[in-house]
Amino acid sequence: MTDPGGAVGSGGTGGPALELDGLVKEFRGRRVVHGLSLTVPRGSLFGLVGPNGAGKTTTLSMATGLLRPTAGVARVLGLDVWADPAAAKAVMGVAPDGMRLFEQLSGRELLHYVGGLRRMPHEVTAARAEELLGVLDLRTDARTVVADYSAGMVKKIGLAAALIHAPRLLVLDEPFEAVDPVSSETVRTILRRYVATGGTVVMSSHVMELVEGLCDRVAVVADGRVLADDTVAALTAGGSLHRRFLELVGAREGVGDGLGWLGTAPEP
Ligand SMILES: Nc1ncnc2c1ncn2[C@@H]1O[C@H](COP(=O)(O)OP(=O)(O)OP(=O)(O)O)[C@@H](O)[C@H]1O
Repeated sequence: MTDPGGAVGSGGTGGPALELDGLVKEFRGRRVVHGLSLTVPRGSLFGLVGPNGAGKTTTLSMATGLLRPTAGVARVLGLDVWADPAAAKAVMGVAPDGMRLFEQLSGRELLHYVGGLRRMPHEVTAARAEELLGVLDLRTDARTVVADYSAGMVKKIGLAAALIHAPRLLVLDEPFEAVDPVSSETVRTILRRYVATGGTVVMSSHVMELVEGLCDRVAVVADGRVLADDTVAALTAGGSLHRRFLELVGAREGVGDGLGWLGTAPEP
């Protein structure tokens, strides 16, 4: 049940914010996610990490109703994402990687459009849009079309669009990619505040230091499987997440003595 313009109704029983149960994805017969299960407790700031091609984006897409699983179930606040997509999507805010935004709208128009889609009262949308544009340092570019935004600005307006309806669960794919250090600090503050007021965040990232400093729980995935899923403190056990990640995923052979030809082009 939604409360237009206000925080969205709990939609569940007090169980986990997100539950993935045996998710499988095959692309043309090739399995890339292998029966993946994860539980994200309410109120957590949950990091999803893994090497390139591990299946993070595919998993988050299945979890948020963007990509139909071959098998398995995704539940948001107890709502089955694929059986009851409208209810599940009402309680979620999603900023996928490479999200297609309506690029010919300005940043401000985009937020108003999203508020309309979410059936929020116009004055609530307008007030929240101005506040989000302000804290994310986008107000001077509020009238610029999104097509002319830099990569970091696109990330920030995508985050604003995901937040405007005050969702219970926020799912972000690489939210800090291309975002400058000042804005990155702002985004961190927003996410911490969001969690402190009862929200739950699931975010993927390749930046181990960032996940370690921001998240309270982390899951490491590789080859479409969960290798570890624990609190950051338990997983790192006094060491760094970077080191633990390399131990779990297996450091590659590396460059060794190869690539000796680099930089050998003749001087002009
Ligand atoms: N639409 C698609 N068709 C075919 N294969 C796909 C498709 N989307 C993803 N894959 C494959 O699924 C696997 C997982 O990809 P995914 O994008 O989920 O990984 P990721 O963990 O998000 O990687 P990265 O860290 O590089 O973003 C990869 O092998 C990829 O090639």
